[in-house]
Amino acid sequence: MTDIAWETALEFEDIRYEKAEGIAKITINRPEVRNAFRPQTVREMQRALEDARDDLAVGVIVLTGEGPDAFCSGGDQRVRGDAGYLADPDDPTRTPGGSSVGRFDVTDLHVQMRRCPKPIVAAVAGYAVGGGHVLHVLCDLTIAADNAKFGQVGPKVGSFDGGYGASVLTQLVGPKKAKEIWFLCRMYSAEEALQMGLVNAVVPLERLEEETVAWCREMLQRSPFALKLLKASFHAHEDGFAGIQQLAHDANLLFYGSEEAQEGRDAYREKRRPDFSKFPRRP
Ligand SMILES: CC(C)(COP(=O)(O)OP(=O)(O)OC[C@H]1O[C@@H](n2cnc3c(N)ncnc32)[C@H](O)[C@@H]1OP(=O)(O)O)[C@@H](O)C(=O)NCCC(=O)NCCSC(=O)CCC(=O)c1ccccc1C(=O)O
Repeated sequence: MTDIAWETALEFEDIRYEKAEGIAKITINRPEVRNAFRPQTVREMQRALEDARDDLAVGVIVLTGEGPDAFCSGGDQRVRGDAGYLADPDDPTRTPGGSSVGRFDVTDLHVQMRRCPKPIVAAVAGYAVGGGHVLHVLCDLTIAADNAKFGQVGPKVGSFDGGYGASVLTQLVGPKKAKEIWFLCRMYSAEEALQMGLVNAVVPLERLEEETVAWCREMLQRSPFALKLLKASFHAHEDGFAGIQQLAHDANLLFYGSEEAQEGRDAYREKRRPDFSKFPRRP
Protein backbone atom coordinates (compact mmCIF):
# COMPACT_ATOMS: atom_id res chain seq x y z
CA MET A 1 0.00 0.00 0.00
CA THR A 2 1.51 3.34 -1.09
CA ASP A 3 1.06 6.42 1.12
CA ILE A 4 0.69 8.84 -1.76
CA ALA A 5 -2.54 10.54 -2.89
CA TRP A 6 -2.47 10.70 -6.69
CA GLU A 7 -4.75 13.25 -8.29
CA THR A 8 -5.76 13.25 -11.95
CA ALA A 9 -3.87 16.04 -13.71
CA LEU A 10 -5.32 15.79 -17.20
CA GLU A 11 -7.92 13.43 -18.69
CA PHE A 12 -6.89 11.11 -21.52
CA GLU A 13 -8.27 7.99 -23.18
CA ASP A 14 -5.23 5.67 -23.46
CA ILE A 15 -3.22 6.86 -20.47
CA ARG A 16 -3.80 8.03 -16.91
CA TYR A 17 -1.92 11.16 -15.94
CA GLU A 18 -1.68 11.90 -12.25
CA LYS A 19 0.38 14.05 -9.88
CA ALA A 20 1.25 14.10 -6.20
CA GLU A 21 4.05 15.57 -4.08
CA GLY A 22 6.04 16.85 -7.07
CA ILE A 23 5.81 13.52 -8.92
CA ALA A 24 3.96 13.20 -12.24
CA LYS A 25 2.86 9.67 -13.12
CA ILE A 26 2.02 8.51 -16.64
CA THR A 27 0.30 5.12 -16.78
CA ILE A 28 -0.28 3.41 -20.13
CA ASN A 29 -3.82 2.19 -19.63
CA ARG A 30 -4.50 -0.49 -22.25
CA PRO A 31 -4.13 -3.69 -20.22
CA GLU A 32 -6.31 -5.64 -22.69
CA VAL A 33 -3.39 -5.48 -25.16
CA ARG A 34 -0.63 -5.64 -22.54
CA ASN A 35 -0.40 -1.84 -22.71
CA ALA A 36 0.63 -1.79 -26.36
CA PHE A 37 0.71 1.74 -27.74
CA ARG A 38 -1.15 3.04 -30.75
CA PRO A 39 -0.43 6.49 -32.26
CA GLN A 40 -3.05 8.08 -29.98
CA THR A 41 -1.33 6.59 -26.90
CA VAL A 42 1.98 8.06 -27.98
CA ARG A 43 0.47 11.50 -28.62
CA GLU A 44 -1.19 11.46 -25.20
CA MET A 45 2.12 10.51 -23.57
CA GLN A 46 3.79 13.38 -25.41
CA ARG A 47 1.15 15.81 -24.15
CA ALA A 48 1.51 14.56 -20.56
CA LEU A 49 5.31 14.74 -20.71
CA GLU A 50 5.09 18.29 -22.00
CA ASP A 51 2.84 19.21 -19.08
CA ALA A 52 5.15 17.52 -16.58
CA ARG A 53 8.15 19.33 -18.02
CA ASP A 54 6.48 22.74 -17.82
CA ASP A 55 4.93 22.27 -14.36
CA LEU A 56 7.38 23.94 -11.97
CA ALA A 57 5.93 21.88 -9.10
CA VAL A 58 6.95 18.61 -10.79
CA GLY A 59 10.49 17.36 -10.19
CA VAL A 60 10.33 13.69 -11.23
CA ILE A 61 8.24 11.72 -13.73
CA VAL A 62 7.17 8.09 -13.41
CA LEU A 63 6.27 5.98 -16.45
CA THR A 64 4.39 2.76 -15.82
CA GLY A 65 1.76 0.40 -17.21
CA GLU A 66 -1.66 -0.51 -15.86
CA GLY A 67 -1.89 -3.83 -14.04
CA PRO A 68 0.58 -6.53 -13.06
CA ASP A 69 0.93 -8.18 -16.48
CA ALA A 70 2.74 -5.60 -18.56
CA PHE A 71 4.62 -2.33 -18.50
CA CYS A 72 4.20 -2.11 -22.29
CA SER A 73 4.24 -4.64 -25.15
CA GLY A 74 5.35 -2.14 -27.81
CA GLY A 75 3.56 -0.95 -30.89
CA ASP A 76 -0.04 -2.14 -31.27
CA GLN A 77 0.34 -4.73 -34.02
CA ARG A 78 -3.35 -4.49 -34.93
CA VAL A 79 -2.82 -1.00 -36.36
CA ARG A 80 0.57 -1.62 -37.89
CA GLY A 81 0.49 -0.62 -41.55
CA ASP A 82 2.92 -1.11 -44.42
CA ALA A 83 4.70 2.15 -43.58
CA GLY A 84 4.54 2.79 -39.86
CA TYR A 85 1.39 2.88 -37.75
CA LEU A 86 -2.09 3.76 -39.03
CA ALA A 87 -4.78 4.51 -36.56
CA ASP A 88 -7.43 7.03 -37.33
CA PRO A 89 -10.39 5.47 -35.48
CA ASP A 90 -12.71 6.68 -38.25
CA ASP A 91 -10.55 5.24 -41.00
CA PRO A 92 -8.01 2.59 -40.02
CA THR A 93 -6.10 3.11 -43.26
CA ARG A 94 -5.17 6.64 -42.20
CA THR A 95 -3.08 8.24 -39.45
CA PRO A 96 -4.70 10.73 -37.03
CA GLY A 97 -3.09 13.50 -39.08
CA GLY A 98 -5.06 12.41 -42.14
CA SER A 99 -2.26 10.95 -44.23
CA SER A 100 -2.62 7.47 -45.64
CA VAL A 101 1.14 7.07 -45.25
CA GLY A 102 1.87 5.78 -41.75
CA ARG A 103 4.52 7.13 -39.46
CA PHE A 104 6.55 6.04 -36.45
CA ASP A 105 5.03 8.22 -33.76
CA VAL A 106 7.40 6.99 -31.07
CA THR A 107 10.41 8.63 -32.73
CA ASP A 108 9.38 12.04 -31.41
CA LEU A 109 8.44 10.60 -28.00
CA HIS A 110 11.92 9.04 -27.67
CA VAL A 111 13.58 12.40 -28.37
CA GLN A 112 11.23 14.12 -25.93
CA MET A 113 12.05 11.63 -23.15
CA ARG A 114 15.74 11.97 -23.86
CA ARG A 115 15.63 15.78 -23.77
CA CYS A 116 13.22 16.03 -20.82
CA PRO A 117 15.14 17.95 -18.12
CA LYS A 118 13.53 15.99 -15.29
CA PRO A 119 14.42 12.41 -14.30
CA ILE A 120 12.02 9.79 -15.70
CA VAL A 121 11.65 6.57 -13.70
CA ALA A 122 10.17 3.43 -15.24
CA ALA A 123 8.17 1.24 -12.85
CA VAL A 124 7.99 -2.12 -14.61
CA ALA A 125 5.62 -4.93 -13.70
CA GLY A 126 5.22 -7.83 -16.13
CA TYR A 127 6.38 -7.56 -19.72
CA ALA A 128 8.51 -4.73 -21.11
CA VAL A 129 8.73 -5.96 -24.67
CA GLY A 130 9.59 -4.56 -28.12
CA GLY A 131 8.92 -0.84 -28.34
CA GLY A 132 7.81 -1.11 -24.69
CA HIS A 133 11.26 -2.33 -23.73
CA VAL A 134 12.78 0.64 -25.55
CA LEU A 135 10.60 2.99 -23.47
CA HIS A 136 12.05 1.64 -20.22
CA VAL A 137 15.58 1.73 -21.68
CA LEU A 138 15.04 5.44 -22.38
CA CYS A 139 13.92 6.15 -18.82
CA ASP A 140 16.70 7.41 -16.57
CA LEU A 141 16.07 4.78 -13.90
CA THR A 142 14.09 1.54 -13.84
CA ILE A 143 12.55 -0.12 -10.81
CA ALA A 144 11.40 -3.65 -11.66
CA ALA A 145 8.86 -5.84 -9.96
CA ASP A 146 9.99 -9.42 -9.38
CA ASN A 147 7.57 -10.60 -12.09
CA ALA A 148 9.07 -8.29 -14.74
CA LYS A 149 10.26 -9.75 -18.05
CA PHE A 150 12.39 -7.84 -20.50
CA GLY A 151 13.10 -8.37 -24.17
CA GLN A 152 13.23 -7.15 -27.74
CA VAL A 153 11.12 -9.04 -30.28
CA GLY A 154 11.65 -6.95 -33.43
CA PRO A 155 13.41 -9.59 -35.54
CA LYS A 156 10.58 -12.02 -34.65
CA VAL A 157 7.85 -9.69 -35.89
CA GLY A 158 9.62 -7.87 -38.70
CA SER A 159 10.75 -4.72 -36.91
CA PHE A 160 13.83 -3.22 -35.28
CA ASP A 161 14.86 -0.08 -33.45
CA GLY A 162 18.38 0.86 -34.45
CA GLY A 163 18.00 4.30 -32.81
CA TYR A 164 18.12 4.79 -29.05
CA GLY A 165 16.73 1.24 -28.76
CA ALA A 166 20.13 -0.06 -29.86
CA SER A 167 22.55 2.70 -28.82
CA VAL A 168 21.29 3.38 -25.31
CA LEU A 169 20.84 -0.35 -24.69
CA THR A 170 24.48 -0.83 -25.68
CA GLN A 171 25.52 1.86 -23.19
CA LEU A 172 23.60 0.01 -20.48
CA VAL A 173 24.61 -3.60 -21.02
CA GLY A 174 27.55 -3.51 -23.46
CA PRO A 175 27.62 -4.32 -27.17
CA LYS A 176 27.75 -8.13 -26.95
CA LYS A 177 24.77 -8.34 -24.62
CA ALA A 178 22.82 -5.72 -26.57
CA LYS A 179 23.31 -7.70 -29.77
CA GLU A 180 22.28 -10.90 -27.98
CA ILE A 181 19.09 -9.19 -26.79
CA TRP A 182 18.24 -7.97 -30.30
CA PHE A 183 19.47 -10.93 -32.38
CA LEU A 184 18.03 -13.78 -30.28
CA CYS A 185 14.86 -12.11 -28.96
CA ARG A 186 15.02 -13.92 -25.62
CA MET A 187 13.11 -12.85 -22.53
CA TYR A 188 15.09 -11.95 -19.39
CA SER A 189 13.89 -12.09 -15.79
CA ALA A 190 14.06 -9.12 -13.42
CA GLU A 191 17.06 -10.68 -11.65
CA GLU A 192 18.89 -11.19 -14.95
CA ALA A 193 18.08 -7.60 -15.90
CA LEU A 194 19.52 -6.40 -12.60
CA GLN A 195 22.71 -8.39 -13.11
CA MET A 196 23.27 -6.92 -16.59
CA GLY A 197 22.68 -3.31 -15.46
CA LEU A 198 19.38 -2.96 -17.30
CA VAL A 199 17.45 -2.01 -14.15
CA ASN A 200 18.32 -0.29 -10.87
CA ALA A 201 16.40 -2.42 -8.39
CA VAL A 202 14.07 -5.41 -8.14
CA VAL A 203 11.31 -5.46 -5.55
CA PRO A 204 8.28 -7.67 -4.85
CA LEU A 205 5.39 -6.77 -7.16
CA GLU A 206 3.26 -5.44 -4.29
CA ARG A 207 6.05 -3.00 -3.34
CA LEU A 208 6.71 -1.64 -6.84
CA GLU A 209 4.92 1.68 -6.47
CA GLU A 210 6.10 2.20 -2.89
CA GLU A 211 9.74 1.70 -3.90
CA THR A 212 9.39 3.86 -7.02
CA VAL A 213 7.86 6.67 -4.99
CA ALA A 214 10.65 6.34 -2.39
CA TRP A 215 13.30 6.79 -5.12
CA CYS A 216 11.38 9.79 -6.48
CA ARG A 217 11.10 11.38 -3.04
CA GLU A 218 14.85 10.97 -2.59
CA MET A 219 15.55 12.73 -5.90
CA LEU A 220 13.11 15.49 -4.99
CA GLN A 221 15.44 16.35 -2.08
CA ARG A 222 18.25 17.09 -4.54
CA SER A 223 18.99 20.30 -6.45
CA PRO A 224 16.67 20.36 -9.50
CA PHE A 225 19.11 22.32 -11.65
CA ALA A 226 21.94 19.95 -10.79
CA LEU A 227 19.74 16.99 -11.84
CA LYS A 228 18.81 18.75 -15.08
CA LEU A 229 22.46 19.46 -15.93
CA LEU A 230 23.53 15.97 -14.92
CA LYS A 231 20.97 14.38 -17.24
CA ALA A 232 22.11 16.61 -20.11
CA SER A 233 25.76 15.84 -19.31
CA PHE A 234 25.21 12.08 -19.32
CA HIS A 235 23.69 12.36 -22.79
CA ALA A 236 25.91 15.07 -24.30
CA HIS A 237 28.47 12.99 -26.17
CA GLU A 238 26.01 10.22 -27.10
CA ASP A 239 23.57 12.71 -28.62
CA GLY A 240 26.20 14.54 -30.69
CA PHE A 241 25.32 18.10 -31.70
CA ALA A 242 21.90 17.78 -30.06
CA GLY A 243 23.56 16.82 -26.77
CA ILE A 244 26.07 19.65 -26.99
CA GLN A 245 23.27 22.08 -27.85
CA GLN A 246 21.36 21.13 -24.71
CA LEU A 247 24.37 21.68 -22.44
CA ALA A 248 25.36 24.88 -24.25
CA HIS A 249 21.86 26.34 -23.93
CA ASP A 250 21.80 25.39 -20.24
CA ALA A 251 25.12 27.24 -19.85
CA ASN A 252 23.56 30.27 -21.57
CA LEU A 253 20.61 30.02 -19.18
CA LEU A 254 23.06 30.37 -16.29
CA PHE A 255 25.01 33.12 -18.10
CA TYR A 256 21.81 35.19 -18.33
CA GLY A 257 21.93 35.43 -14.52
CA SER A 258 25.38 37.06 -14.53
CA GLU A 259 26.14 40.82 -14.43
CA GLU A 260 28.28 40.39 -17.53
CA ALA A 261 25.38 39.12 -19.66
CA GLN A 262 23.03 41.67 -18.11
CA GLU A 263 25.41 44.48 -19.11
CA GLY A 264 24.95 43.41 -22.75
CA ARG A 265 21.17 43.34 -22.40
CA ASP A 266 20.97 46.65 -20.50
CA ALA A 267 23.28 48.46 -22.94
CA TYR A 268 21.08 47.39 -25.85
CA ARG A 269 17.95 48.59 -24.08
CA GLU A 270 19.60 51.89 -23.06
CA LYS A 271 20.96 52.42 -26.59
CA ARG A 272 24.61 52.75 -25.39
CA ARG A 273 27.84 50.83 -26.01
CA PRO A 274 28.22 47.93 -23.57
CA ASP A 275 31.11 48.22 -21.09
CA PHE A 276 32.51 44.73 -20.51
CA SER A 277 35.86 46.09 -19.25
CA LYS A 278 35.09 45.39 -15.57
CA PHE A 279 34.49 41.69 -16.15
CA PRO A 280 37.41 39.27 -15.77
CA ARG A 281 38.84 37.42 -18.75
CA ARG A 282 38.58 34.10 -16.95
CA PRO A 283 41.61 31.82 -17.38
C1 LIG B 1 3.73 -9.21 -24.36
C2 LIG B 1 3.46 -10.71 -24.47
C3 LIG B 1 4.77 -11.49 -24.32
C4 LIG B 1 2.49 -11.07 -23.34
O1 LIG B 1 2.12 -12.43 -23.41
P1 LIG B 1 0.85 -12.95 -22.57
O2 LIG B 1 0.92 -12.43 -21.19
O3 LIG B 1 0.78 -14.42 -22.77
O4 LIG B 1 -0.41 -12.23 -23.22
P2 LIG B 1 -1.09 -12.48 -24.65
O5 LIG B 1 -2.18 -13.48 -24.47
O6 LIG B 1 -0.08 -12.76 -25.68
O7 LIG B 1 -1.70 -11.04 -24.93
C5 LIG B 1 -2.91 -10.62 -24.34
C6 LIG B 1 -3.68 -9.85 -25.39
O8 LIG B 1 -2.93 -8.69 -25.74
C7 LIG B 1 -2.69 -8.65 -27.15
N1 LIG B 1 -1.40 -8.01 -27.38
C8 LIG B 1 -0.28 -8.16 -26.70
N2 LIG B 1 0.70 -7.41 -27.21
C9 LIG B 1 0.16 -6.76 -28.27
C10 LIG B 1 0.68 -5.83 -29.20
N3 LIG B 1 1.96 -5.40 -29.14
N4 LIG B 1 -0.14 -5.37 -30.15
C11 LIG B 1 -1.42 -5.78 -30.20
N5 LIG B 1 -1.98 -6.66 -29.34
C12 LIG B 1 -1.19 -7.14 -28.39
C13 LIG B 1 -2.70 -10.11 -27.56
O9 LIG B 1 -2.94 -10.23 -28.93
C14 LIG B 1 -3.83 -10.63 -26.68
O10 LIG B 1 -5.07 -10.24 -27.23
P3 LIG B 1 -6.18 -11.34 -27.61
O11 LIG B 1 -7.31 -10.55 -28.16
O12 LIG B 1 -6.47 -12.02 -26.31
O13 LIG B 1 -5.53 -12.26 -28.60
C15 LIG B 1 2.79 -11.07 -25.81
O14 LIG B 1 1.50 -10.54 -25.83
C16 LIG B 1 3.52 -10.58 -27.00
O15 LIG B 1 4.52 -11.15 -27.41
N6 LIG B 1 3.03 -9.47 -27.58
C17 LIG B 1 3.50 -8.94 -28.83
C18 LIG B 1 4.80 -8.21 -28.65
C19 LIG B 1 5.15 -7.52 -29.94
O16 LIG B 1 5.28 -8.13 -30.97
N7 LIG B 1 5.31 -6.19 -29.87
C20 LIG B 1 5.58 -5.36 -30.99
C21 LIG B 1 7.05 -5.31 -31.26
S1 LIG B 1 7.43 -4.22 -32.57
C22 LIG B 1 7.23 -2.73 -31.79
O17 LIG B 1 7.07 -2.57 -30.64
C23 LIG B 1 7.29 -1.56 -32.66
C24 LIG B 1 8.60 -0.93 -32.56
C25 LIG B 1 8.46 0.50 -32.39
O18 LIG B 1 7.76 0.92 -31.54
C26 LIG B 1 9.26 1.37 -33.24
C27 LIG B 1 10.58 1.09 -33.42
C28 LIG B 1 11.38 1.89 -34.16
C29 LIG B 1 10.82 2.99 -34.74
C30 LIG B 1 9.46 3.28 -34.55
C31 LIG B 1 8.66 2.43 -33.80
C32 LIG B 1 7.18 2.68 -33.67
O19 LIG B 1 6.71 3.81 -33.72
O20 LIG B 1 6.41 1.75 -33.53
